[in-house]
Amino acid sequence: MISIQNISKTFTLKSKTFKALDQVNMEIAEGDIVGIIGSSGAGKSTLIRCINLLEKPDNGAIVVRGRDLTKLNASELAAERKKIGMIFQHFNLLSSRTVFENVALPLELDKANKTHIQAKVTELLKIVGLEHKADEYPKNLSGGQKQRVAIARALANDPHLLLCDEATSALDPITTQSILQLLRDINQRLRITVLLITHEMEVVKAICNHVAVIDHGQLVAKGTLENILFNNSHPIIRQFLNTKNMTIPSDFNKTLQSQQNDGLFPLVEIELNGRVAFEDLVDTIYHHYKVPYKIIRAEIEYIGKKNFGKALLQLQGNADHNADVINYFNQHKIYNSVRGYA
Ligand SMILES: Nc1ncnc2c1ncn2[C@@H]1O[C@H](COP(=O)(O)OP(=O)(O)OP(=O)(O)O)[C@@H](O)[C@H]1O
Repeated sequence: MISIQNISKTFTLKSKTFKALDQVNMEIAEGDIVGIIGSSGAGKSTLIRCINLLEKPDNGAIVVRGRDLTKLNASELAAERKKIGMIFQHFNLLSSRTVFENVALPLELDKANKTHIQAKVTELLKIVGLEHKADEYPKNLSGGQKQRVAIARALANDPHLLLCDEATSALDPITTQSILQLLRDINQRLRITVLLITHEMEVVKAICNHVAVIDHGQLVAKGTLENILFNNSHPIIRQFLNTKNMTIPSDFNKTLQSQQNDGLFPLVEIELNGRVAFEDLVDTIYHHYKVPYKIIRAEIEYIGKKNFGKALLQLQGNADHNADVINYFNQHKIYNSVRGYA
C-alpha cells in the first residue's frame, strides 16, 4: 500500500514561487495499475517524482509499505528506492553501454556478483522479449525496444512499484499498445504495482483499473476507471474524453437541415455514460416510446460491466414522441444534441 498524505510542492524560480502540488492525498493498493491523468503542467511529473523523493515535498508524508519515506535518512531512503523502479518518456539509456550492460547497471551498483548479474539480466531480457538484442547498443534499437530495455533495467532490483513517467508518449500507437501490454503482464506476473502518468485517456483505458485526475496541482477526481467515466461531468474529465462531434455520413449530410420540416427526422448524438446499456436504450426507444430509429454511427466500448461511448441516432417518430425520447436521455444524464434534421 502506498499512501500519499497531504503532499504539497512549491518551486521557486527567480524569487517567484509556484505551487506545483497542493495538498494531494491518494491511496494506492498493492497490485493496482493506477493512471494519473492531467494536462501539461498540471503537476503529474512532480507528483510521481515526490513518490520516490526525487522531489522532496514541502510537507506531507509518502508512506510506502508502512514507512514514511520523508522521514528516512539517506541510506534508508536509498534502500527503499531500490524497490521502486522508474521509466521515462525518453528511456534514459546509456548510449555507451550495450542492452545487457544497461540492464546490469543497477545490479553492478548494488555490487551483485557476476553469476547473479548474468542470470538476472538474461531473465529480465526474456521477460521484455529482447534476449536476442543483448549485445546491441541503444542507437540500433527502435523506440519500443529502448523502452523495453528501460523496463528490464527498472525491474533489476525486484521492485514492488513501477513508476512510469509518460512512458509511451514518444511511441507510435501500435508500439504504445505493446508496451502497455508488457506493463500489464509485469503487473500480473510479478505482482508489481504500476503507477503511470499520461495525458492520454486511451492509455488509461487500456490498462489502468484506477484513475486520478490532477489539475493545477490538485487532485480533482479519483476512483475506478468505471467511476470516473460514470461521473464524467467534471470539466477536466470531459476534456480527456472524446467529446468531438461524430462525423455525419455524407448521405445524411447532403440532406441535413437545421430546422424541423415535414418528412425530416432529427439526428441525435448521444454520449453513453454507463447508466443505461445501449441495448436497453434502443429497446426503450422502440418499445416504450414506440419510436422507430436508425443507428447511423456507434462507437461503444464496455469498461467493466458498463458501456461508454457515442452513438448517432435518427429518431423516426412523430415530433412529440421524439421529444419524449430526448427527455428520457436527459433524465438519465445522457448528454445529447440534435445535430440537424434529415
Ligand atoms: N524544478 C522545477 N522548477 C520550477 N518549476 C517547476 C519545476 N518542475 C516543475 N515545475 C513547474 O511545476 C508545474 C508542474 O510541472 P510538472 O512537470 O509536474 O507537470 P506535468 O503535469 O507533468 O506536465 P507535462 O505533462 O507537461 O510533463 C509546471 O508549471 C512546471 O513548470
